[in-house]
Amino acid sequence: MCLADVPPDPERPVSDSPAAPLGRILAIDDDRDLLENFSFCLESSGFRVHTASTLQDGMKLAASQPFHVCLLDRSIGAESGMDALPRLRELAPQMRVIMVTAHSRVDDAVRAIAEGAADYLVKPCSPEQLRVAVARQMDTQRMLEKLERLEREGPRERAAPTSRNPAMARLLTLAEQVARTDANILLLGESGTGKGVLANALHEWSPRAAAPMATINCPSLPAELLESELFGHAKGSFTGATQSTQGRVSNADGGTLFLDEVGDFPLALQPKLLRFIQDKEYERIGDPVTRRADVRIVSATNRDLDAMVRDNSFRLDLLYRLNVISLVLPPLRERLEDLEDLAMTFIARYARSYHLPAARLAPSALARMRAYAWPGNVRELQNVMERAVILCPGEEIGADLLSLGSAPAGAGDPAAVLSPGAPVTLDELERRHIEAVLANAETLDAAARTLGIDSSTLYRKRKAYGL
Ligand SMILES: Nc1ncnc2c1ncn2[C@@H]1O[C@H](COP(=O)(O)OP(=O)(O)OP(=O)(O)O)[C@@H](O)[C@H]1O
Repeated sequence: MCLADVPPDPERPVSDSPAAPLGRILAIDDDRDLLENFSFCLESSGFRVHTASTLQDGMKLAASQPFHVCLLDRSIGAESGMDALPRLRELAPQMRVIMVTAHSRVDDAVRAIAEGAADYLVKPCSPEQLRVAVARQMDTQRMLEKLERLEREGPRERAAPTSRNPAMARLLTLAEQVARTDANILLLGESGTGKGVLANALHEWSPRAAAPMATINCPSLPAELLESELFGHAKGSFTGATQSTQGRVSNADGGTLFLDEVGDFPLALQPKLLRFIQDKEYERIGDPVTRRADVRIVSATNRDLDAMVRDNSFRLDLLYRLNVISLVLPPLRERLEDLEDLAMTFIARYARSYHLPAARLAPSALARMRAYAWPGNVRELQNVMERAVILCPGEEIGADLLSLGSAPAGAGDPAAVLSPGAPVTLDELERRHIEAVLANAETLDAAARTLGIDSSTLYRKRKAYGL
């Protein structure tokens, strides 16, 4: 049976209904019956299909919404789909175009591929041929997105977190349960407790796992760049905008957007984020076209958002939208049952990456670790283990190799470490100075001002030093 013979189903649910479709498809063809049949066939396989019966409408849709795959008729009325291909590719470079034609001419196929089509489908085609062609492009599309994401974000913790601590284990069970819904989730907890790791796990556990996850570290970007990073910009919309960009919300369509350190999200930009969360609509900078993207928002912060609402630096309506479910990660000192497993994970990881033997932890080292408060939480443990692996001369990591808390070996008085000429590296001096300023400052902004650096630089340095 070919697609033209498939009867449209009057009981079929209206398109646009599934929350997280397998992929978004745009079909452009002047044959309305064929469009109906394409939609029926693909929507019953879990795709969301938008159709256009003129080239102009198709272009408008491609410019305003992200699609994974486009089925483009070779001739649409008097217009040529083939001639429109380069413009369509320019409008939506990430979209994979399958050229559909009634003529099985090899030279047409060659031209379509040369113009940037990803594949070629000859009408009449069977539902199976259509599904296979679309599924193949979806696979390629996902793989490219994944590669791009890995390149952009670098390596990150991928294993799902587990815990021997009853409170943390309960939290992970709850997280797995809410991951299956589309509710926005706010992760709270001290710095380094694993909010980023849990955000990744929430995405992986969700029905959106096949789609991308995009991460924005809110304080790492100046306010002006944050808007462009989130929503994209048009070419020429500001100095230096030599290319148009589609922004992370579009990259994450169908998936998850992780707003890390959301407490640092600029107040001036909060209404735009709120509107996007409520209506799923946004505009790129310098481009009036209203676009849509379907993302689930996970955000994280170690700041007291209620206090920020009280002093008017965070919007209450935005907090309500982000905080449909909140999960509070306990500090490491309250889940010491996990200390040994985490330490062994890090030892194995760094032994692998430095090509060193994976040493055991001496009982004395473990006892010392259990007696320590871990103010930097899992991140601090990770840094301590990395150093211990590098310095370990034998098969066992002793307590002497643990650089816990204050001064490095040989330097007793913290003030001495900070004084010019002390026998420490510049990095160590900087780390300790930032640590001391942070301990005395009321806010991160105040600390940044004291240090004479901007908050995004302070954010990067805190991450790098595990503070
Ligand atoms: N369960 C875990 N297993 C392995 N590594 C972990 C785990 N939890 C946290 N880590 C590691 O600890 C470090 C800190 O974790 P993460 O960045 O997720 O914390 P965070 O709470 O988001 O910190 P911040 O608030 O500073 O952004 C990361 O390098 C992460 O890989």
